[in-house]
Amino acid sequence: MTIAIVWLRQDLRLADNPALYQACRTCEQVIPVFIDDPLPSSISQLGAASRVWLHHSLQALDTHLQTLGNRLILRKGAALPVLQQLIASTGATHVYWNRVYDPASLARDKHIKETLKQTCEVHSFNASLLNEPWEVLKADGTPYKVFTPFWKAMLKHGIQQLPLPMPERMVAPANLPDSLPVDALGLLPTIRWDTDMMIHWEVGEAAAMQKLLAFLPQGADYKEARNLPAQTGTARLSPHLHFGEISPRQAVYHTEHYLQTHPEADSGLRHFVQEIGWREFSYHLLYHFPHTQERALDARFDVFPWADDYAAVLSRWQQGQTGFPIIDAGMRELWQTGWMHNRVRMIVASLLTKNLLVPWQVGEQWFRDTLVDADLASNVFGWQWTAGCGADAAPYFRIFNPILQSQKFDPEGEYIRRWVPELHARDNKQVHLPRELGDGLRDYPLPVVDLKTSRERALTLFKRI
Ligand SMILES: Cc1cc2nc3c(=O)[nH]c(=O)nc-3n(C[C@H](O)[C@H](O)[C@H](O)COP(=O)(O)OP(=O)(O)OC[C@H]3O[C@@H](n4cnc5c(N)ncnc54)[C@H](O)[C@@H]3O)c2cc1C
Repeated sequence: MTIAIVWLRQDLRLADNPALYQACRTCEQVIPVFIDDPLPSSISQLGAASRVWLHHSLQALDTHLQTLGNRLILRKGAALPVLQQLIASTGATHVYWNRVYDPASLARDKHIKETLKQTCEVHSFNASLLNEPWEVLKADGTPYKVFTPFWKAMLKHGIQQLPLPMPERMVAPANLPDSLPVDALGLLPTIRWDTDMMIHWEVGEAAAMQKLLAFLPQGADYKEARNLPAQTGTARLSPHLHFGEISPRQAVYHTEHYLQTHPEADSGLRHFVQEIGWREFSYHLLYHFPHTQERALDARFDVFPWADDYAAVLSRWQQGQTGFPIIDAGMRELWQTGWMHNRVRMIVASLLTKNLLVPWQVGEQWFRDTLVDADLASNVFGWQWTAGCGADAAPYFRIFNPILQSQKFDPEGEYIRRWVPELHARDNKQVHLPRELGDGLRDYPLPVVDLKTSRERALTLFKRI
């Protein structure tokens, strides 16, 4: 009798899941397992919003598995002893998993593979990237640090593959091992702020695919619409991609399929695929430069004189009380929905790191705790890019002006009014502007910083490094 354990992590789906697919093809019985492993400094250290997402995603996966006569086994603890215990109690002959790429998990998984190989067959696969981070390198064998040549090389290497179907059979052993109830993982907060946040989301594999298919018909406008935070101009797939409810391979495949009958959407949807390329790039960078998880890629920033007395301004930024309408709209959107529009992510990150000189790691940590799509590779990359200390980074003199950005990308103030109701009555010109002393608008704060002087101070400091 061959029995496979499929160890699921960031691949919470049944379709296009190579580990699950191969397990079902090779073995007579299959046991899908998720382990809540508190591995330090790894992607397992989820922030509060992501933990909520994970709770619902595990539930959705279990329901899906039950319709196929199987179920998800949940365990808590260090992965190796949990897997060893499961192998011993079930007589499993094979263990399958899809790779995750943060440095701590990679090291753990290497050790687990070497250990388990002594007693059973172990196989790992790529399920969350278009190409492995080590597959696309420069001609001299070194990793890319600039996106455009990286993406050209990716396209040359090939990004289109046929996604795998859902396994046809997934026979569970007669005596499935015990599972913890999902509540026992303690992923939901004790004070239930999550219910309001989750009104904005449908979680799980079916919802992810529906969202992709609903987005494609509006893809022709993506290039312009993706910059307008008041519109639903992007796919909002990031949490689904992060937890592997859908794979980038599926996203690219369905996009290409759609383009065959809708060539007019070519330019918009190629741009969308390229954005998925930025996700690949961030994984490429984290894999080849693992220290960037904590330190800037540009070593000169190790000695940058960041502010150290920033608690008060940080708190105003976190609460969406900076007095800059577009920033406050973004920070409140984040708090209420667990997501923020990409354009606004760049604007709020620029204010924090450049005008307020708060270290990028502090902003990255806040995003990690509050985003449902918090992703170590993409988050670190986004913060270092905006702070000017990462790969292909925004040059030091690019300091986003939140008023000009707001006027350009939210011209009617629709996004601002949605999230900052106290500015509702302002006209389309005034809605972008900070409150001025004596203007009578008591329930909206004065600006947290003077844009002109803080910009000059940042430019002076950045020029010196
Ligand atoms: C400071 C900062 C922090 C960020 N933190 C994260 C994070 O923790 N997790 C995360 O998934 N993205 C992060 N991003 C990237 C980007 O903002 C989100 O991926 C995007 O807003 C998700 O919305 P969407 O799915 O509608 O994107 P779409 O525009 O529909 O793009 C499709 C997919 O492409 C990928 N993508 C798009 N833009 C980027 C990008 N700039 N970098 C990497 N991947 C991208 C995402 O997986 C996204 O779901 C960050 C950006 C910045 C500036």
